[in-house]
Amino acid sequence: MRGKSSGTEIPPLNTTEPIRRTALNRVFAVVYTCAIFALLYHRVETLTIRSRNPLVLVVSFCLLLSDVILALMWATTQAFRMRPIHRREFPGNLQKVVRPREFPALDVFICTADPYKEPPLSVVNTALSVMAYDYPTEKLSVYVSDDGGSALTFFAFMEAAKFAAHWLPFCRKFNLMERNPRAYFSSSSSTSTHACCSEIKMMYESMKVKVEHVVESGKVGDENITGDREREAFSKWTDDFTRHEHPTVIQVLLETSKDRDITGHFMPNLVYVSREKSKTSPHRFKAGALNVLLRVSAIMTNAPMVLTLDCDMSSNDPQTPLRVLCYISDPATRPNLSFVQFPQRFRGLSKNDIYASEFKRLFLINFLGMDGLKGPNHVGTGAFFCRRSLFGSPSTLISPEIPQLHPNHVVDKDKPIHESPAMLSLAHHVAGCNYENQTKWGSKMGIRYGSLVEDYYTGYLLHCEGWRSIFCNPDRPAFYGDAPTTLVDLLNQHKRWAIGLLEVAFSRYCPITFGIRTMGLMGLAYAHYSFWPIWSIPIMVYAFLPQLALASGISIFPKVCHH
Ligand SMILES: O=c1ccn([C@@H]2O[C@H](COP(=O)(O)OP(=O)(O)O[C@H]3O[C@H](CO)[C@@H](O)[C@H](O)[C@H]3O)[C@@H](O)[C@H]2O)c(=O)[nH]1
Ligand SMILES: [Mn+2]
Repeated sequence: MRGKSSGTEIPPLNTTEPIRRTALNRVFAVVYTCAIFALLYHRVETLTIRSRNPLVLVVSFCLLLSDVILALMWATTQAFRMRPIHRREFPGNLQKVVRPREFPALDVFICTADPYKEPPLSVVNTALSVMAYDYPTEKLSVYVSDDGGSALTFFAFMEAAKFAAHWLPFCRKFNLMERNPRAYFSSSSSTSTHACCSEIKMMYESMKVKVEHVVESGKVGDENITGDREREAFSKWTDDFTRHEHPTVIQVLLETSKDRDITGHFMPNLVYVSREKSKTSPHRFKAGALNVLLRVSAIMTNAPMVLTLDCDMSSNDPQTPLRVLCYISDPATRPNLSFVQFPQRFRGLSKNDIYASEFKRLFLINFLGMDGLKGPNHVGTGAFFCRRSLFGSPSTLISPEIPQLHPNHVVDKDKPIHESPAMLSLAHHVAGCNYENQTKWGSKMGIRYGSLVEDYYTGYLLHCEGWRSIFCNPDRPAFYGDAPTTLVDLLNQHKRWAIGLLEVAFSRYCPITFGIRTMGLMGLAYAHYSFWPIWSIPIMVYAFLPQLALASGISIFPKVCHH
């Protein structure tokens, strides 16, 4: 095949291939630039020379402004067109290069924030889909952050931990591709072959009924609690426990060193975390939640690889971590690698989706272009991070306040979490709402604060620091998520994004100035996003102005006789 292999080893783990016809694109860009200048010249001319009528002046000014914005946005898109590349990875070759024993450990972070907007059963399905990854189980830990601080979500996970003991061996035995139980049972493959399928389906249904019943009734009744351990866990939810004001809750639901599935095989770690909340301290939304998980996981497992997932985004391919290893274990792609980003794909979008919720340009097309520069931006979910990259630039490591949080700190595996009260109490301490005061968390370390789109902002600052990222887009989508389904949800989401992006555009790290100065074309690509909300200006102008101008007899296009 064309393209160069990026490893010295034989066989290759991944290849990179520039997309053809990029040269044509560049020629086109030059021609188009000339056309844009001609248009702007015409607008300025109309504004300064031709008109004395104030109405014409206003119209011409609006058009000039719109065209300048459109020209700016077009110029920024050129960053995506200059060096697009395609990558492929070969997980089949991995075992010839690295032994499974040497695979790095993986911590998965799943964020949820509200049991009514994000049904606990869906969150549980997401968690089960990654717990069933084709990856050495003893190296896998799943951390769930519950910003809703909800006993309902916790109950769902308690049930999920029991169900997992059956589900994981079932996936392994039949080598399922679809390891999200809900997706599996609603697909046709579940109805056919496997004899024990109906048994496991019944277990799933019974878990589903229990969880949904508890969510509907709004509380976990006594009848749902079995045993003292569970009672003790729920005792944290006292009467003055609210989602905005409560102590930290950390519960280790499954532990590799002691829990086994029904076939006697290891289980991955499963840890429920609801960080401390107080009305008087800022909670920083998802960025705050992720930083807490970074610290809690550092104390318990400190895996060098971290996957961040939104609760609605579940795994669709159990081999995904192996694809990531194809980049992380390759000496050619490993240096300065901060994260491997998978595109966001959505389940169940109709072909006629009028809201364009697929975001093809955002998640697929532009990513190819950025991958040829310093790599795709981070989109909050479906990204495998190297933990080290969240602690300072490639050349200067920033040491956290306590040694246990250091990315190189080795956790004592001989001492299981349940036998180590010191470890648990330290984990509670670092999940406290005042823990970050006077530290570098959110400014130089971890996920960065300062924008509502923490994912975009963090990825941007990492690239500025000198890290790079990689776009991985296998044929079988690695993750599937849910897109907003109502217009109100969609508008709210876009409003949030617009505010967050403008926060970056008008910060001192503005991509047009700081970004382009530090990383050239890549800064231009980031500018395209941070200024994305100003598209609304030309769209409004062109939606209304031509009609108004026509109605008042003003001509907005040049007459042929003028030239
Ligand atoms: O205080 C909060 C608020 C949100 N979340 C979680 O953050 C995720 C994303 O929130 P959502 O409301 O679904 O936002 P979207 O706009 O759909 O998400 C996109 O945009 C976000 C902001 O840029 C990114 O964080 C997401 O990864 C990206 O999918 C969800 O899992 C939430 O549970 C929290 O953990 N704590
Ligand atoms: Mn979402």
